[in-house]
Amino acid sequence: MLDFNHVEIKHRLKNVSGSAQAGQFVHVMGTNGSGKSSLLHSLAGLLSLDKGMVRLNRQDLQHYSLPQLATIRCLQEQQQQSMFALSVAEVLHFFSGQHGLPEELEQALELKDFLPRPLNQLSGGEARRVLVARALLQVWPAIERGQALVLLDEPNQGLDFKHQHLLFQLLAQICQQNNLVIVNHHDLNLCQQYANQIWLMQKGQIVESLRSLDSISNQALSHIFGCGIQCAIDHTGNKIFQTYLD
Ligand SMILES: Nc1ncnc2c1ncn2[C@@H]1O[C@H](COP(=O)(O)OP(=O)(O)OP(=O)(O)O)[C@@H](O)[C@H]1O
Repeated sequence: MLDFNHVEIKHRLKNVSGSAQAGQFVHVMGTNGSGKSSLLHSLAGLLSLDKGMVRLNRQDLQHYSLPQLATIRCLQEQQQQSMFALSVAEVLHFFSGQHGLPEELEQALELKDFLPRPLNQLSGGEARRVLVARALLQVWPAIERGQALVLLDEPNQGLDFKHQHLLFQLLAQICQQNNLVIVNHHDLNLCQQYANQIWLMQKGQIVESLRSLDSISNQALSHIFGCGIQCAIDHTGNKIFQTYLD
């Protein structure tokens, strides 16, 4: 569904190649400045590349018009601020049209209480939930058809534990409907629980592409993240990660 070859952007991405298929839930992880946001923006077709190519459904992203792309791929950016005192209902209505808020979105993001309130008066986590909803609504018809590319840059930033799980469960369900979801974040335990493809980034490159964190040693992870990493095994046999300074 998505492939990218030899992507280069000066000071940001170095000869990055990879691919992902419909139905995958890809988690991109790495230290600050390792290139995660740059990669997501490139995959969204929103950054001009110095070299290389990104293809969606075997077609170069550059050959899509922006309106065409907007119906099948969305990007929730890390920093999105509204200069206008629009209510949450107004912001979401712009993207949902007459369809309203799908039940699955409401169940995961619990937005109804915020609808009358101005977006710029919500707490950080509340606003993040609205921005994730806004991104998903943009491509909701494509999600229902199983043809969407969903790119989310730290969608769990500021969310409480319950809403992080509700959101990642929703995204996993969207993947099961044959969509491709790619998220950046900084939580090894969420990655272990929900990812079925993982790209680990370091200094502008994907240095590991894995199906699960089970297939990489703590030592290799520690090297990539520049931090001590150890894990325990819970009662179901899953790894639980702990980080510490060496
Ligand atoms: N607009 C820009 N122009 C030039 N360099 C940039 C720009 N935006 C980011 N960079 C640089 O590109 C590199 C990768 O940044 P990027 O935002 O992709 O990292 P990241 O992995 O998403 O980091 P974080 O975890 O902090 O969000 C960094 O060195 C950053 O300083």
